[in-house]
Amino acid sequence: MASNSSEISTDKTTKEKESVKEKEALTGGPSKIHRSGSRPQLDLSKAAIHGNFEDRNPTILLPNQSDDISHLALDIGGSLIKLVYFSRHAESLTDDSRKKSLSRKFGITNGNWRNYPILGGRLHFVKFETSKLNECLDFISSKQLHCGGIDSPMWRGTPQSDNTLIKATGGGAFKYADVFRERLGVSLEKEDEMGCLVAGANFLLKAIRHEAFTHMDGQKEFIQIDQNDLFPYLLVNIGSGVSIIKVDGFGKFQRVSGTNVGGGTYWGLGRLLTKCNSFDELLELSQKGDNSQLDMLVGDIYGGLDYTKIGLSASTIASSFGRTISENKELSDYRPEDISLSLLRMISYNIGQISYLNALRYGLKKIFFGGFFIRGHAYTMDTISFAVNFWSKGEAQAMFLRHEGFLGAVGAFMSYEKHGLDDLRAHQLVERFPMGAPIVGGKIHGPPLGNLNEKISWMEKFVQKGTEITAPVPMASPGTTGMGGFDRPSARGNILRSDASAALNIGVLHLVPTLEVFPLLRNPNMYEPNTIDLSHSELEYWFTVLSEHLPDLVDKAVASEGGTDDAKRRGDAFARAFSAHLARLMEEPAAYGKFGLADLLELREECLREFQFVDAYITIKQRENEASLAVLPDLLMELDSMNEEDRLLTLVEGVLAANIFDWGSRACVDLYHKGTIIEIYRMSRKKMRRPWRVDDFDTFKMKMLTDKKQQPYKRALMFVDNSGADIVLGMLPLARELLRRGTEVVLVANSLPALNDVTANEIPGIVAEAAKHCDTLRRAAEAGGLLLDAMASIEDESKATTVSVPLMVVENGCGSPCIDFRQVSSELAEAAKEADLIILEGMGRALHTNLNARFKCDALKLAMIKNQRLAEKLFGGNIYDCICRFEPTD
Ligand SMILES: Nc1ncnc2c1ncn2[C@@H]1O[C@H](COP(=O)(O)OP(=O)(O)O)[C@@H](O)[C@H]1O
Ligand SMILES: CC(C)(COP(=O)(O)O)[C@@H](O)C(=O)NCCC(=O)O
Ligand SMILES: [Mn+2]
Repeated sequence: MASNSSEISTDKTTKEKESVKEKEALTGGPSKIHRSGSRPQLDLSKAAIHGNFEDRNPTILLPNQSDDISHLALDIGGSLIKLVYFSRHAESLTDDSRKKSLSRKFGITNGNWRNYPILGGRLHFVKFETSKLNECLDFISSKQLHCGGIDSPMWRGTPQSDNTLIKATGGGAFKYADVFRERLGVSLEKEDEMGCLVAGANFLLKAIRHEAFTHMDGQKEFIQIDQNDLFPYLLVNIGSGVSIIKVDGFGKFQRVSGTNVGGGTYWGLGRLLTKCNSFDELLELSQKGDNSQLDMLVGDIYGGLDYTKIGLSASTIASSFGRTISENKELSDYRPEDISLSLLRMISYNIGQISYLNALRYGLKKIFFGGFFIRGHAYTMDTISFAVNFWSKGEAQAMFLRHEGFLGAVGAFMSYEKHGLDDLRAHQLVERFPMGAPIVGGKIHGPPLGNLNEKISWMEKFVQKGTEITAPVPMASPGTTGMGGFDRPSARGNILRSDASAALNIGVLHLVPTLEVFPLLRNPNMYEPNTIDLSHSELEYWFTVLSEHLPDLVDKAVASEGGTDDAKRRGDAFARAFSAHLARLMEEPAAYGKFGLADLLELREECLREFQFVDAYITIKQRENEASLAVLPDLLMELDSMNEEDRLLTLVEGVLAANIFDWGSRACVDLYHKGTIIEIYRMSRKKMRRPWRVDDFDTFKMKMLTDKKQQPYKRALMFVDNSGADIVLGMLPLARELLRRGTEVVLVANSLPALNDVTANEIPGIVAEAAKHCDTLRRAAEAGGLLLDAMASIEDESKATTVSVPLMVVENGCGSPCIDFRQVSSELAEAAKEADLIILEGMGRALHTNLNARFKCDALKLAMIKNQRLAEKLFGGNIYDCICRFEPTD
């Protein structure tokens, strides 16, 4: 290709764009999200056109634009340093005519995230021991986190000055200010610690869907926070010491109490008494301990009896460590395990009690506990919950936060002005759990590295340490004995999950400003995407299914990248990483928050992406597209020879039959070894027998065919599923029928590949091929701007739209075989506004998710069930049964 390079003037264009955006903001125009005044701008200096200068949309190189803009906030506590940092990769400037014609059609602007300094990136959470400040400084320095403070010149693309300000809270912000200045050349801007804790907690409770949970008898239960009923609450932060804060609103709070007996006390006393070398070692010891060896129990005083009159059982602790006074023993006579447990219980109970008393004092029912003392430790949480529940007689509730120790750091991050985070909503946040991580001082810390080799070597270490990561989480249920006491934790699960696997506890938060709640959901607050609750026996079944599928998936993924050594290494690493995720979830299903089958299937795709597999099924998809396109003309001819009733039935049948091409289903993959694509398709069609397992076809037909003059629907959103026969011989012919009846059709497809699902980017090419055999599709695709490059009438949209209703394509915002309607792309949300029919196709989108979803318009759910267990469970049916569920609004 001819290449050209020349300087271009960009200043004026930028200003013009800004003024349009300014106006849009004032008039409530296309940029829908509130914008902030201080925003990053692209560094356009030395911008040059790259590629053919004659191109309508040439690639523009921005040599001075930093690829990865980051910034950072710190909470430097007495025990731990917590970092929250943001990273963003520059948006690639792509030549996407589909998107351009869409924005003309729907009037949406693309990429309005540029209005927000923070949005459109990732928030990472990392911690270090304060005593190892150097490791922390090395980490910041190696990732250049100190170069990108929000007010830093980097945001504006000018060279860096010496005075970068980094927001910091906690005592260390004062104590270590000089070290930061000397080592990194940055100034720490101090933020009030209590203010940060509150700001962090309020933000997390508002923006993250399943941030808070209760923990009783070893069971986590996520709490749906009612934003209108959050305040007042009590926030108890258990760090080195304990702060107790009454929170009345955003920025409204009062530190009402505290105690010096906190996490530092447990760790400090525990270290002295047991000679442990690390906090985790101490905590792990407690899991094998028996506190009755040191504690004086009610039973010790009452000769083994309960003190029933005041409601105390024999096993209730009457006096922590009290038993040691009557025994003539030395410290060395006690087991460190027992000491650790006595200590843990003493401190947890005490904090629970003081918290309850403060809740009582202010009439508060909700108590949220944060701070790293909790460390996601089941027994600690159960002890605190038990204490609150016991003393309040069930009136007050103890809740915990997934980002427990990061409240202050998040709050410090929030204190950057104009970051745009205030308006962030749960649907704009996606949490991911990457496995790749840099190693600092032998420890593994959260975020992924860009460099794959480092990632693989990390993976190798990870596998060596695998036993730690896949070891059972302590689920010791503290079964109460009577009214006030706990038995010692059961021996089960006596290995504490290593701190090294902290990355598998809280993930990286992706901030995606373009995600929206699907506007046609009838009841968004009640919407739950997953059909099956994974928390019970289902879990094991689906884990086995995915584990068994893994070797085949790795084969496909490696083959998709030419089977090189590098691809093999990545394939291996992917398999190990995904297996580790499965093991982690198996031991603790709620480890990553509330987790359904859709999340599990998405995790697999994310994991492939993390190991840089772009599209594992690309070759299969192309082969199936070609084969299907070759038989399309015959199918269309056959359809055109039918009367309209038969045709509609054949079309729906065709969608169901073609849904058999599913490379995610074990049964189907076995089938593919037995015949060619066309043979399987024919066999599948032949087997179609009505009534289907769910068969609402007649109602749908009535709606479509009753009044011939009237257009049945104005706009249909067709959520397509797989490549090949599924789209070419199933959904496209059905789309053609709707177009003929005057219905605008929007094909909704994945933004990113998942299994053999067709993506939005691939559809214009498929449609262009199909359009060669069909005038209806060609005119509609032209009208919808899909054939801009292939056909004429490039800029003349008015001419095109008079010829036909348009066929359009939008991306759904997902990279998964399922769809969560709480988080869809803004272009889909925009297209949905005029839609009066939704067609959901495939097992992932119509059965695993959304089978129970109700919409504001008519919905048709079409799928072939390609799994025996699912067929039995959902419909009392069999594998290869078909579902045609029509849900009209009237
Ligand atoms: N790896 C660890 N090293 C030291 N303390 C830890 C560790 N993990 C959890 N903790 C506990 O967390 C406490 C610190 O909690 P944190 O919320 O970070 O408070 P601070 O801001 O005072 O450092 C420690 O006193 C200890 O009880
Ligand atoms: C991942 C899938 C939901 C994709 O199905 P589709 O949406 O393509 O119909 C499906 O392949 C699936 O549930 N597979 C796992 C079950 C099995 O192998 O039987
Ligand atoms: Mn699929």
